[in-house]
Amino acid sequence: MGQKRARDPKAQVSEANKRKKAVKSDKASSDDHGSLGVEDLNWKEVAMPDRMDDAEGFFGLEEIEGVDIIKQSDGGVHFKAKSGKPTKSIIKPPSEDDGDEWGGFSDEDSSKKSPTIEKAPTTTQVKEDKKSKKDKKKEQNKAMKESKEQKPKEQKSKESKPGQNQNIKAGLSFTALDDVEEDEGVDVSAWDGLNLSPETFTALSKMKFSSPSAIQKASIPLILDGHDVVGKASTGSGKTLAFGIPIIEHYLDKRGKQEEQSEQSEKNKSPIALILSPTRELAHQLGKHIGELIANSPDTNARIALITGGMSIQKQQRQLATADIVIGTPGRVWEILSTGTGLIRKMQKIQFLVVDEADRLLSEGHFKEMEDILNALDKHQAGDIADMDHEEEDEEPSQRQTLVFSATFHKDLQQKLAGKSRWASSDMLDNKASMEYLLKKLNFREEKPKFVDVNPESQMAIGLKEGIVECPAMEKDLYLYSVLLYYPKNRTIVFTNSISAVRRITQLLQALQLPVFALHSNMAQKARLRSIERFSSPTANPSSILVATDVAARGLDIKGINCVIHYHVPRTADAYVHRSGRTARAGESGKSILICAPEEVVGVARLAGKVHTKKARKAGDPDGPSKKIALESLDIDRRVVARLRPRMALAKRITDSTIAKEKVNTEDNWLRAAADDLGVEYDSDEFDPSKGRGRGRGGGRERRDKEASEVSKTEMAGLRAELKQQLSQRVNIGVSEKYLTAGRIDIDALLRGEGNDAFLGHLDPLTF
Ligand SMILES: Nc1ncnc2c1ncn2[C@@H]1O[C@H](COP(=O)(O)OP(=O)(O)OP(=O)(O)O)[C@@H](O)[C@H]1O
Repeated sequence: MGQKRARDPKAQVSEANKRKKAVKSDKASSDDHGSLGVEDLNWKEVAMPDRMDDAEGFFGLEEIEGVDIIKQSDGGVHFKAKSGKPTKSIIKPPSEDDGDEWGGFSDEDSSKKSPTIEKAPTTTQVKEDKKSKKDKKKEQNKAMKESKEQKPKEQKSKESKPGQNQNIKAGLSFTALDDVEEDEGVDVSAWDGLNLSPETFTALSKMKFSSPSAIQKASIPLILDGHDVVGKASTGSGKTLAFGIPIIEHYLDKRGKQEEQSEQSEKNKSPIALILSPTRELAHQLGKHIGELIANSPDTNARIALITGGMSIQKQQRQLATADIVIGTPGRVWEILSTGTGLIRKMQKIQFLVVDEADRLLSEGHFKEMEDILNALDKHQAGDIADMDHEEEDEEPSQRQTLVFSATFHKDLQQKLAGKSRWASSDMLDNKASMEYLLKKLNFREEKPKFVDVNPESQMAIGLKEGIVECPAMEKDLYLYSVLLYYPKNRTIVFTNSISAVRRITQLLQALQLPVFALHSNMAQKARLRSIERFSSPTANPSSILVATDVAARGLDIKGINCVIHYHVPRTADAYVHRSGRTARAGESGKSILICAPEEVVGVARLAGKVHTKKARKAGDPDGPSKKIALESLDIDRRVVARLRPRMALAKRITDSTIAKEKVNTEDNWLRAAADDLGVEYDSDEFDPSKGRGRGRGGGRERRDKEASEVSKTEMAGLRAELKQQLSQRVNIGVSEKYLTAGRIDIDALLRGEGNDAFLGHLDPLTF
């Protein structure tokens, strides 16, 4: 007969905690006498009786066999194995929270869980284990799908608890259930009806995406149904997952089928998707975003290969060989595909071709590489360099789906993609015809792709406010600095139209002790990524500033950007939309501010008119011509500008001088090297471009550069010291000592660091 004890699940946690100390001392003595404490034993649950009348307060009993009871002098009891040596069926296996939970493991379980006594499995066992795991998973998935389909909505909402994923709770995927409890996922029932897998539900829950965005809701079912899709939705509205989720769904589906047949060897593996992006940063971000979906999706190991310039080609080739999803910029993708290692052949099997930021990829700059890639994807075309010798093999024509996404499409492109305008015959030489030619090359599987436009009314994000600051052309730096000080603790991107402006403004703001990073296409790739990482890190200074060219205008998704400043007026309306779209993402709010000189006003008005055309028409006469909506004019307090002028003058002198010195040094080095090559003596005065010139174009600038470069070290040190001193003080905007003593200033609030701590005195915020 086994020894028995009472078990009360309700009280077990506190009871177990109380017992922990006693058990510890039991354990110490058991070592000495070969006896065991109550907690050391592997108690087994006794089956519940059908009737509980005689249970008298016990919720259940546990028993143990093969032990003798040893009574202690203090009235307590110990146990001892009958056989003398405790067997593993008697000893409780170690558990992670030993003492808090009554395990009740069987012998078999305990042998599996304890690594010390685990037996090496035989080959047959491994195979069987794998098989049963697969079967179990298949059953789980099937059951979950069925349950999802059958479960009525009311029942789901009844069962839901805040902070829990109803779909997952309702289903039978135990892995998913565990994950949700650990990660406190959100309720994702709003995704019902999109026919997603349990894995994706789990991932969405963990990523806390409680409902699909409009573009996701509209596109995902179409893509899952096998259609080509052209998707248009405002910046930051979740386009990445609109195509990312169906790709992962396809991966899961394909993996299921492969498991049923035979394991596909890594070597023969071919990617399911090629995602093309216009910039390296965007490609990396797409990889990160889809990577997060994969990482949060249980048992999903889809591999992503990032194929962008500036990184090792060899590494990328290796990654590509085993990739499920390839994400890259057209230049590097083509460079690798054309290396002749059979990659084109693999790529021809992709199920999805995604053209992200399509209006950019299908226009100037990327034409040649896009053409090469598209040619290569379709069999027996020029560019199929590596696979010419396989041409005789007859393969199925490509069945890939083409997915084209952007926030902006030129009217012409949009109409053509939507199939509303006929494709022109190909005259490939002019730009417009090139675009049409490329569109043909996209080779949609359907005659008319499904066109999804979820924001026909406005291109701008809903939470975006747009303002304009007018200032003299020569004072843009001063006004930029003022706007930045108006919005402390705002993560801001400042866009310029040139690389040299990025360099200069970055140095200028650095001199003014602001936390600033630069981003432009002439930077080494690692430096580019480092700038973005530092700027976007959650631990970064909340006032961080990124000064960038339009290389950062598209797609970059950085959390918490509150403000976008256009230092230069963007060259196109689309650029304005994309730049401004770096803020007010995923339903958040944000500001876009144009700094505009008087001579730029006409261009800005035209730009605003283009961007807001539909809104303007709707607001006024729906059939009439579009009225141009002026952006809200922001009044910067003139006192602020006046007070900041001296420090800006100092910062400018320091910056100009540093840049001029760098330039002179670079030119000097170049000329010295050239002189060496020619075998002539180098005399810097003789080569000085400013000597004997100065009247023609650029002469004035050269003279200024020269003067700036001649600021001595001592002068520079003096300028820096003066600037430092000025920056150490708050900018006083009209507070006199009289006010301070007369109680007009809330000193306590000041000391608490409330309000805008760059200024001393009251500052009306720029409300718009
Ligand atoms: N269903 C969702 N619920 C909440 N947030 C989401 C959802 N889907 C995506 N997001 C988040 O929204 C942000 C913007 O997504 P994404 O980068 O895909 O936008 P986009 O439409 O491609 O923007 P852009 O046009 O600027 O490239 C991301 O941070 C993403 O994590």
